[in-house]
Amino acid sequence: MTIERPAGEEPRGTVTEGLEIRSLEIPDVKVFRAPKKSDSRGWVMPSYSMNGLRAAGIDFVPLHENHCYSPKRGTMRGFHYQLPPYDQGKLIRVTRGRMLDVNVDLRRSSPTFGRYVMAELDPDGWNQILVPPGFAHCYCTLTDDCETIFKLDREFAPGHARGLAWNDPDLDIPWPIPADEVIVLPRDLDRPRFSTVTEFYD
Ligand SMILES: Cc1cn([C@H]2C[C@H](O)[C@@H](COP(=O)(O)OP(=O)(O)O[C@H]3O[C@H](C)C(=O)[C@H](O)[C@H]3O)O2)c(=O)[nH]c1=O
Repeated sequence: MTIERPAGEEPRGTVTEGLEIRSLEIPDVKVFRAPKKSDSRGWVMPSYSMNGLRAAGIDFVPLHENHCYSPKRGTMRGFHYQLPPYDQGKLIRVTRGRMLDVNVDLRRSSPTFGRYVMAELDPDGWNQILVPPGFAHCYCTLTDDCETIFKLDREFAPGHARGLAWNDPDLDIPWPIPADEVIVLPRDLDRPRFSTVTEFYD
């Protein structure tokens, strides 16, 4: 969906000018692409605007941001989620390399409880994925030298952090990297399967 606004209705350069928003199969998860404002020197991309997203009906106000670097293709980070009151909405984009981002719906009341959505993020597409609280998040890098930027609307709370097995056979996520080539911390190798998880949302 592109929001067209008459000239002058908004301050120049807000992210809603030319913002493209697409809902994934789980509609609460959005992928959007902010426009690049090009000129002879290069371009500027208004990558985040609270009011710009609000104008598009999305209320996401980050409290902090992480910049993550993974030197090797096949680096698996997740699945991770935080329990309330530190359940996090996440706005994720890639500034170098490419990765596959997967989110599993852990909201008991959701019609898509237990289902997942995937999106490939890379700088060429300049797409971002916006995941509301209630999901377990994981991504796998598809290239060497992958850098991701996460905006989060709740603080990091290790005591409330939980995990889910990235290779859960019931989820059967089609990761494009062979399991024996995946680079993953031992901590993320011992995560519970979805069928044995007891701590969900709502
Ligand atoms: C997330 C986070 C981490 N850290 C520190 C804690 C550790 O010393 C180090 C690595 O943390 P962690 O192992 O949690 O990072 P990942 O395995 O990449 O997990 C992260 O990426 C997956 C895909 C997620 O969805 C979470 O956002 C996040 O857990 O950074 C902080 O200081 N602040 C933070 O907000």
